[in-house]
Amino acid sequence: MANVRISSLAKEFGMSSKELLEHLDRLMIPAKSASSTLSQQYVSLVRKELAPVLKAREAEIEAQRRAEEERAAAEEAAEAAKEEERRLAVEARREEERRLAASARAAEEAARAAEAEAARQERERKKAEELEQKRRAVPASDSGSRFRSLLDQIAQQETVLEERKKAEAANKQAESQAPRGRKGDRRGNRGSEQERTRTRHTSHAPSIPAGMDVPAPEKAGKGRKGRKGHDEGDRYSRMAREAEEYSRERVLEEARAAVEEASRESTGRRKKRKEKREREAAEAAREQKLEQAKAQGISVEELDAVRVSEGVTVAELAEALDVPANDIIKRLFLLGSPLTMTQSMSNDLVELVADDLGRQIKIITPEEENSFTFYDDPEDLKPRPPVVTVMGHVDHGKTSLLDAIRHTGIAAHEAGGITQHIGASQVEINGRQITFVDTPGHEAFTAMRARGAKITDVVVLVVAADDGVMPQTVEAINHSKAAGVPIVVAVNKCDKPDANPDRVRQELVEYGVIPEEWGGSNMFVNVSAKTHQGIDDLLETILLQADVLELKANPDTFASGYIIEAKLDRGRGPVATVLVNRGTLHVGDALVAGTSFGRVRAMIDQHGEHKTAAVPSDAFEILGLDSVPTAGDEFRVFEDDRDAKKLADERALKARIEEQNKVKHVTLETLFSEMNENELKELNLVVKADVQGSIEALADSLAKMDQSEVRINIIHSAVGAISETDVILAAASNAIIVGFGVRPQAKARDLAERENVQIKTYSIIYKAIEDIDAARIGMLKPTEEEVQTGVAEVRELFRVPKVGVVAGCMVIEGEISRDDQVRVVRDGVVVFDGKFASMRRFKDDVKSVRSGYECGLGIERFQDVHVGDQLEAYKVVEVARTE
Ligand SMILES: Nc1nc2c(ncn2[C@@H]2O[C@H](COP(=O)(O)OP(=O)(O)OP(=O)(O)O)[C@@H](O)[C@H]2O)c(=O)[nH]1
Repeated sequence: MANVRISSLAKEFGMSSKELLEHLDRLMIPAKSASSTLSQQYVSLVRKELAPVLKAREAEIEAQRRAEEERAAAEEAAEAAKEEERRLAVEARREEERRLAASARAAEEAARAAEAEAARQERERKKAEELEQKRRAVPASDSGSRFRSLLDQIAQQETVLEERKKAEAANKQAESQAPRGRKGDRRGNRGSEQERTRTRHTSHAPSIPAGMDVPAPEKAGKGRKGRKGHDEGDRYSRMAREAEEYSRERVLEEARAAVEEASRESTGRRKKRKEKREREAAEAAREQKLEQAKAQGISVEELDAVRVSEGVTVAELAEALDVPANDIIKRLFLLGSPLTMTQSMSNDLVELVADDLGRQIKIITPEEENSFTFYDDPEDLKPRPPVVTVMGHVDHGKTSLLDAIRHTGIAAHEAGGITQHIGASQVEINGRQITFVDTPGHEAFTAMRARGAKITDVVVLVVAADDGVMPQTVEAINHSKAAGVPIVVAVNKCDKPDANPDRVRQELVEYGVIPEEWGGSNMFVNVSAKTHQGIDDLLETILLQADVLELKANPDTFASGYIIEAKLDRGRGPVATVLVNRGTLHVGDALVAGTSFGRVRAMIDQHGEHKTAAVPSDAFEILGLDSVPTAGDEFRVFEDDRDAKKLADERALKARIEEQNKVKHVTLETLFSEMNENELKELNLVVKADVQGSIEALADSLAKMDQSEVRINIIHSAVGAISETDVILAAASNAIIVGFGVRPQAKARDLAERENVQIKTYSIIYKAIEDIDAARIGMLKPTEEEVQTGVAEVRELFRVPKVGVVAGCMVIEGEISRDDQVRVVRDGVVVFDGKFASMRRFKDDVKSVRSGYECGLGIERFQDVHVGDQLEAYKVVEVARTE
């Protein structure tokens, strides 16, 4: 049987070649490198010896998976319980509303009936009055008394007619509703003869019941003449009474029938009521879902979708969708991407397969996975102060404005208090609070936003009145608009003689930032951070803007929010500034932020005062975490600290596994082994240079190189700094980025680190060619590597006699040391590479300066420093080859 290569065996075991080599060393099996081979005997021995290790690894992954499942189940159960509680509350509220509405309706009906009764009585009273008047108008003679009696008769007739009309109506109703048999019963034994007689007599008034023997009105007149000795008036009133009684009976009968009918229907009604309740519950659930979806900024369908993590394996997807894994494998095969159970799937493939199965799927990014979703009943929400970020072009006065604002706040708050930098500051104006996120500039804002942190309610856009709209002003506008955050414009430096606030307004209109006074929606305030003119006005405007937003949060729950700054303090351990956006944070609370966990040991505000509780929109420093979280991480308090610890551990484990599983792109150092192991036949390069000539020179030299074993492709080349797009391209095509006289932008560097893309920068073509050639033939000895230690930004220049130019700098990244080498970078292009001549803080020489501190830096044999230049400090260190 053939020998097996170490790298192949390592792959089979799911470990790196290096790890396997270590095991072999332990087992005293001879093997030099990843490309060495082992005989079958050795392979069998290794399999046997490593069996426990492999098993343990499998068990670890299985345990992690189970823990994940348990956690999900527990969360689901808690969520379901909460949902049930909410549903019951909604139902109870609705029931109460219905009850109130019913009693209101009943009261209204009673009022209407009372009104109708009053109107009827009024009508009768008037009629009686009229009659009385007529009676009085007739002279008291014989003929007069005859008239009066006639009038009485007419009145009686009118009453009878009215009663008969009523009876008729009742009769008709009764006939159409009451069962025939009952009609007969009621009439008793009077017999059909009487009925026939009545029918004959009252052909035009059929409703008068039998036994009443009522003639038609005209006949009544004749009858009265014909039947002497009868008191006609009495007869009519008796008839009327009887008619009334009769109609009352009818109504009662109807009511009884209705009750009977109702009791027969009651079972059906109960069923209907149940159905109605179910309908209402479904409706309430839908409403709640809608609210939840709205709160998360997604559609209801997305809320219902099956959720899977990015990079899900075939087996995991099958489980999540509850379909046989074979079904997915088959579909993948048909899609031209055959994968095995344990291989992870790209987002596109996951979506395609889910679509194919007719299922909605939501792929959860790592950021989303680490974020929590909460739902608050609108009734629990209470107003909270606004959280504000200050943005604007460099030097337009962001820092000065924040200082001026802080000064105002302190003056009003506690005179003489010294503010410390905790990443945020709270000021009070007219008894109301505003929280400012201290880190000025859009970088912090966008970095947080990229991590999904939604911390800012209002952006204060600082524009210098003497400078107008500049590139970073536009960027700030675009970022604010993308985040949907309203902009309040602070037109700064209005104290300057050449200040032109109106021009700023006009220029901003072009970018859709239109002053309210011109019919737009943005509030503008003219200020001077120097003289403090307009600062109060600005704060009041921010509060006005906040009022429009109606900012609310639920303070009566466990706290959650975001980390806005974090550092490791030598004396105090990990220190994080948290911004609470929901609930109340207390000293002693157990919380998780990213992969950090801890109990809040102390809470300190910007004045160094210890606090015991932080409510929504408060920003305090907290101590007690076990590690330093990342700015932008979401934090959450847990009722049980074991849950918090468990979640933090799970996240840490997951992060470690992800780190291990990260795709490693080719580097010049690994090129040779990759060529051997993976039959890599091409080396892709992205080339960026300060001048076109460098690119051409490199292309020429590469073309002359022996490419029989490996083809070298320049897949993209351009003049300019190394950008994020270059890194994305390199990551996608497994390329190395080569830069001549140019440096990567900060974001590009971060991305390259995350994506494991190698960036090699050179100042001479010859060195690059040498490296590539050496890598190609496997000779590259990466004994030296550059490590960036820090970056300082030049803010001011001083000319010091005999010393030369000293750059007044702010260290914006890392920590720079006096012994470091330094590169002067202007707009992404390296203009000088050399050493520091001096490093001072105030009047003292110092050995190093950390991020966030100012210093004066001199550069050996270089005087042409400009304001805005970046000084990149670096060390050259020896690095051992990994393969
Ligand atoms: N006359 C005048 N100068 C101001 C005013 N506000 C700021 N400045 C000056 O403008 C310069 C830049 O101010 P900063 O507050 O550092 O500006 P920034 O926007 O924070 O600058 P970066 O942090 O570099 O982006 C400083 O020299 C300030 O003294 C103002 O209202 N009037």
